[in-house]
Amino acid sequence: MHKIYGDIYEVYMCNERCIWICRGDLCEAIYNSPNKFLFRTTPNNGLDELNATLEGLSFNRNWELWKFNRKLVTKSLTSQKFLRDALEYIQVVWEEMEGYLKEYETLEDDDNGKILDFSKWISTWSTDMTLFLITNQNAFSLANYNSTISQNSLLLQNAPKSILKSPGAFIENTIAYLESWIFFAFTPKFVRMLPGFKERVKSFYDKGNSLRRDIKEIIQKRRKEIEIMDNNIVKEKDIERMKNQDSDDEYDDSQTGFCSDLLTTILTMNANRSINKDTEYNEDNVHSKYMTDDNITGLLIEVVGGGVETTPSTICYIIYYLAHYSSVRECLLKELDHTFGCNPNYKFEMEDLNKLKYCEAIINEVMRIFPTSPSNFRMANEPCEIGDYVFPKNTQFLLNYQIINSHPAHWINPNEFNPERFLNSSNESRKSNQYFQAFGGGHKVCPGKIFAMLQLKSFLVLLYRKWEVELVDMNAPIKSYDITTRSCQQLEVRIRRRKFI
Ligand code: HEM
Repeated sequence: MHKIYGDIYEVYMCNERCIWICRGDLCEAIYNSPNKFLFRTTPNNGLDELNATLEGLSFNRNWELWKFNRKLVTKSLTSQKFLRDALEYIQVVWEEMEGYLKEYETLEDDDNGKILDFSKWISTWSTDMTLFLITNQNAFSLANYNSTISQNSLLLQNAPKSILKSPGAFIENTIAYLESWIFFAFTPKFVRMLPGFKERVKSFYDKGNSLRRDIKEIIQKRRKEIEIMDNNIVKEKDIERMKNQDSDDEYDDSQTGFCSDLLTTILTMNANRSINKDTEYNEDNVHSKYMTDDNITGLLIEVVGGGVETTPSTICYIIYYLAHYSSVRECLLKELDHTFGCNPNYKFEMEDLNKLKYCEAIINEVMRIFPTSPSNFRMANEPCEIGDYVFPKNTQFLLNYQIINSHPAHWINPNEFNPERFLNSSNESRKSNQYFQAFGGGHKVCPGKIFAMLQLKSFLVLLYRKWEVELVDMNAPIKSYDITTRSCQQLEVRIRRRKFI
């Protein structure tokens, strides 16, 4: 359509006029006027039915609540403490994953070795890490996944006890929940009641409810843990006071063992504690009360969804491109060997990752040419001017990242896979990087962007410095499915240790 109609045109989506934007500068016009584009979509009864317009971030239409949730999530996911903890925990969970991979190294499906669906491994790795970092609870989805595919039945019996009833179902339900947004938003109510659609609606409801139950249990368990810690602190405090009857010193509870994950922050917010001393959550004029469990659930589903769905799919796409571009893979290995020397078990820090410019360029180039989030929505809550056109209030816009990221106005040889274009701004294969769209922009830009880049870079280091990954079918296209994001369905690989080790 872009070839026929140009950079801006209208499409009727379920009887609603939607303006498709296919050039970066037109997109920027939207990002740069946040007050005119507060929300993602026009009022929508499908999203209302899912409760998505009353909670969380993506489709929340309660502006004050959105601002409050957004501040919480952004501060939590971008704090130095969170990112440092994340870097450490990413490596801990990788060690567990590597332990399992070593078992498969010696097994064979055919003459060439064991075939693994890597998309499943990466999802479970990312789920364990994200859930722990955001809620301080263990999902053990990696261990559970390994026990289900392993031929060792003892593993299944002895799989560690997860906070989730079924970690596999949790991942499936999260992806279904994200998919339900688009289904409900664009399938009119009367169609949703027709045979064939009715069953799909029921399945979305069942999966969504199961996901909510899981998240609520996580919240309740963490609440109990905090209460127990609280009681212990009160006791310790009393003992301390009795010891220092004459002392006027304030009791400092910053050393109490509370974690600074998002869930703990929410549960202890507005309480008389100092665990969030370095943040500003406690004082908030709009919300002087605790958040309800339902509100916390809605918010956590979205944040956990980012870790369960988008990052793992992006890793799969990177692996796919690296398998097809051996010269790019060689350059990556050179950079890794140069940075980490010959110690493949070196525990890396943030400063090490910052040195990996080529690795970062590969990630950006894959997200440019095959974006995990191929499009995005915005609604004008005021009349606005985009390009040469004036649009009335309540116009729906679709920002087409897939086209923008390959637009000849922004990129030279846009269809060529070439990470070098991200290495320096004078490189002639890139005219301008300012229109590169991977994480959105403006006031709704992805709050998990820094965390996601940390995960992506770390994963590439952990995998490629020690392992060779080979696609089972080099001729097969990427198996993906566009829901709210572009979800990887399967990535069959063989994996073995790099030869020099
Ligand atoms: C490669 C990985 C990721 C990609 C490509 C990605 C992409 C995006 C995009 C395009 C948006 C829409 C931004 C806009 O409207 O301008 C978004 C929103 C969001 N992302 Fe991400 N994301 C990723 C990882 C994550 C992670 C790891 C988290 C959380 C741990 C996360 C949490 C969110 C949330 C909560 C929103 C909604 C923000 C709002 O509406 O205010 N994302 N993401």
